[in-house]
Amino acid sequence: MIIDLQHIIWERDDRTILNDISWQVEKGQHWCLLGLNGSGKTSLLNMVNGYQWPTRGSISVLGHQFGTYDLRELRKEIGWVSTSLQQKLYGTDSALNIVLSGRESSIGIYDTPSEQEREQAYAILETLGCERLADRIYQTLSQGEKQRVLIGRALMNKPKLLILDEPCTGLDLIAREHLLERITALSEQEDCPALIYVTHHVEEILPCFTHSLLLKNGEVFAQGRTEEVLTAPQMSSFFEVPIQLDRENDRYWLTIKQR
Ligand SMILES: Nc1ncnc2c1ncn2[C@@H]1O[C@H](COP(=O)(O)OP(=O)(O)OP(=O)(O)O)[C@@H](O)[C@H]1O
Repeated sequence: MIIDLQHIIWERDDRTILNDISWQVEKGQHWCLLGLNGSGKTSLLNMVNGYQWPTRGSISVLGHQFGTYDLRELRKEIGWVSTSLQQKLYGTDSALNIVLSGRESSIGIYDTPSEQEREQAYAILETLGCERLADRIYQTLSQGEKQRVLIGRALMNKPKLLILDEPCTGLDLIAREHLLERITALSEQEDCPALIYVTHHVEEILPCFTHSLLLKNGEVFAQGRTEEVLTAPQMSSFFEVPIQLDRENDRYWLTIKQR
């Protein structure tokens, strides 16, 4: 089992932010996490990474029960890509060094990487279709290129779980499709980690995302196989507006119906 959350409740300042969340991610599954602003997605992922502790409930990630395992060790097995990371990195590092910094999940690199590590980082950039960026200065890259390099950084540790937190934010249509193509390619690799993909946009839900979780006001609104969760009636009630949901080329497209 990759993630096993049982009846998670998280209370903060007299508010229940997460309410009775049970969620199991099994090996071989890739999940999409959808929810409006403030629905609790980040809070939930903070629980999975052990950055927040639930008020009640139990958490086990990658087979390790929280409370009995060193979370620092666990975090080495989890990759987390979010745009907030971008501000923390040294923008003057090369793309290759940013990927290499994933070895220790550090900001910058503090020792000389071995030739084997450099080759591994380069191979990761190749997988992500950006080997030509290896020597480029990170801050001169486009947003789409930066996101790919950040995914590369997360892959450097060979994580078993990779969280992609709104990776397409700020990308234009073409850059978004390029990134999504790379995520599909990654999902097809034999050693691909379990993917958790956070988004506000159903059109980003690629066929590789076998399962989806809809969070609403800190509660699970629906979860299960993506094709069963993403239906027009369910999405209409989730967003509280009449929704038309189309499926074309194995992707979902959502429009708000005119009343
Ligand atoms: N440390 C905290 N203390 C108090 N309230 C918090 C804390 N962290 C989150 N919250 C509140 O919990 C709710 C859920 O926040 P969270 O960031 O998990 O939502 P989200 O679904 O990730 O939103 P977004 O899509 O905007 O990123 C929000 O109302 C937020 O203000």
